[in-house]
Amino acid sequence: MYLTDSHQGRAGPAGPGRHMAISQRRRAVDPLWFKDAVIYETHVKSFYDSNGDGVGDLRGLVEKLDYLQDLGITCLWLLPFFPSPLRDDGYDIADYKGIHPDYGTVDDFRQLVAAAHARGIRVVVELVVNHTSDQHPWFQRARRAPPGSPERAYYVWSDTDERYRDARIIFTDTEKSNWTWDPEAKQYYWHRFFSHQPDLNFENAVVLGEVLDALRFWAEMGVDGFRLDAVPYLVEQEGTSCENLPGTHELIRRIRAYVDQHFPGRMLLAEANQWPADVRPYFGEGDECHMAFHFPLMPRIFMALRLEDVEPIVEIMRRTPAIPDTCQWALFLRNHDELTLEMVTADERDYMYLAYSQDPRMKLNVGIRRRLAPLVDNSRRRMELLNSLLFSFPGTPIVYYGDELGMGDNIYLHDRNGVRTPMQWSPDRNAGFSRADPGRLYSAPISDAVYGYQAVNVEAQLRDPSSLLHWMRNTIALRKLFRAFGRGTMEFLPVQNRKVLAYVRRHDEDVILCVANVSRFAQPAQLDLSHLEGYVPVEMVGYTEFPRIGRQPYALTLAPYGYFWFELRKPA
Ligand SMILES: OC[C@H]1O[C@H](O[C@H]2O[C@H](CO)[C@@H](O)[C@H](O)[C@H]2O)[C@H](O)[C@@H](O)[C@@H]1O
Ligand SMILES: [Ca+2]
Repeated sequence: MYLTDSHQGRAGPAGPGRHMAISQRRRAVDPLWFKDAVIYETHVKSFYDSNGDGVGDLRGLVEKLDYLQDLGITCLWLLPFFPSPLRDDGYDIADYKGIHPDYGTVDDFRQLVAAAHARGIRVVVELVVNHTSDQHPWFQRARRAPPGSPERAYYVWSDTDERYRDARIIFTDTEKSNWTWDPEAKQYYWHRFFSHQPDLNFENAVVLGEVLDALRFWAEMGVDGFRLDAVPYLVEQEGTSCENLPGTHELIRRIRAYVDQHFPGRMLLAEANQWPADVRPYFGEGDECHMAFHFPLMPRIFMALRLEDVEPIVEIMRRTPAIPDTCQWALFLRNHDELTLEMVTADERDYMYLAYSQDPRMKLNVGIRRRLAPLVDNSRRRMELLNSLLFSFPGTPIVYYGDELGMGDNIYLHDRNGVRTPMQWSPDRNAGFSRADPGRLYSAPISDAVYGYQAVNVEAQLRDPSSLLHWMRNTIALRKLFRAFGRGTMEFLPVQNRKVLAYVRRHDEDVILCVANVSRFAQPAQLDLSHLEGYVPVEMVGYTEFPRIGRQPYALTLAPYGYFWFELRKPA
């Protein structure tokens, strides 16, 4: 698929150059930039190794920014790159204001931000403040300080492990309790994740001050946004689940007020793995987070695909409350964690395990640790279909690195490492990721017969005009031509055939009709489009005019796993 002159025409008389000038101007002034963004998630260590030590680094990322610009993404979300013992891949932070030496220096980071901005790419980083590493000097100080002292009060301590018993355990495969005994402190400390990740104590106002200080450090360096990791768990209260508490929302409002006052235009993204009704408060009245992940939608997309029934998708979208105009959902198919099944019912979870984790090694905690391509049996049509939903549903799409190529995973690696292997750049040694001796790599690249780097890599896909990479590039370009995708309303159309999903996206004058077939067989659909009578659907990929919409049901035939995006051209 190539964008035609007609597509370029949408960018205005001067073509794409003018479009870029407009988007760069918007970057400077539009505080809602995140609504039109296409986000790319990657780990610094996994992307490109510039100095041949086997670990990806910031300079390597700078070298590969042209690739990302060419892909069309407009925002980079980086997993934690701070000093850390790396027992949770960097989500165990030992210093909030530094760079892990394996990845480079603060100066390298500054250069990355500048180089990304020069290409119209924004940078979002992690704010992991529910917990620190137990190696953080704050914790080392706290465990030695006497109970009741200011140093001790950075964390949550108890003489018993009986408190907050209604809080669930999140890392069920590793942890038996949210309390761990510290022989040095002679008390238990509270942790919602691994026992080496003690939770910070937000009852202590000094802790919020430290968080704002860290935020300021990175914001002053020019970062455009922060992903608030594990945000529902900031505050504890006896007799509750210790999730989504009013005190947590109060803290987020204070963080937001600080951002609005000192760094307007920077974005806060809530990682709240919760039901839609419980995520809604994270937007507040437009005074908490700008964005929040839509966790429950993601497993339902996979469920609908396997059931060949769109109902799970429609049902969760109906249960999704409206959000303030200044806010936005963050949508994803896969990320660096397991495909979490926390936000499905027990029956749905059983079904998902049955459908998507034939090998018990694929399960982790409450989820399935697999990448997109293997989840859909490497089916190109299914990958395109799921991405078409990702790019056309209301929200901002996030692409997980390597999924634009259909990279595979390695279920024999520990924890979630199987979905965090090196980016596959070429069929050369180490997948073109690093010049190090293979044994020195932080992780071996995928090298199996189907997904191995010899077959799946950037170089090969750039040379092949029908590759998934080219398809992704064109689909991203298409999405960026229509603001309705990022900003529009969504209306589901009733379709008798439950294998077909039809919805209309509208924004100002833009009206888009999307139709998708989640079945492996061709499907007919009769759409009641009478309220759009007179419009002419123009299929976006080929810019092909379809018959004008009349009063009669509009008949379409969809190929197996096929989808259409139509621009509805106004009646003359
Ligand atoms: O910092 C601890 C973890 O925080 C995030 O975790 C989330 O991931 C879990 C699944 O791995 C999920 O079940 C939970 O609801 C989330 O908060 C982060 O994305 C993890 O990588 C990290 O280990
Ligand atoms: Ca390196």
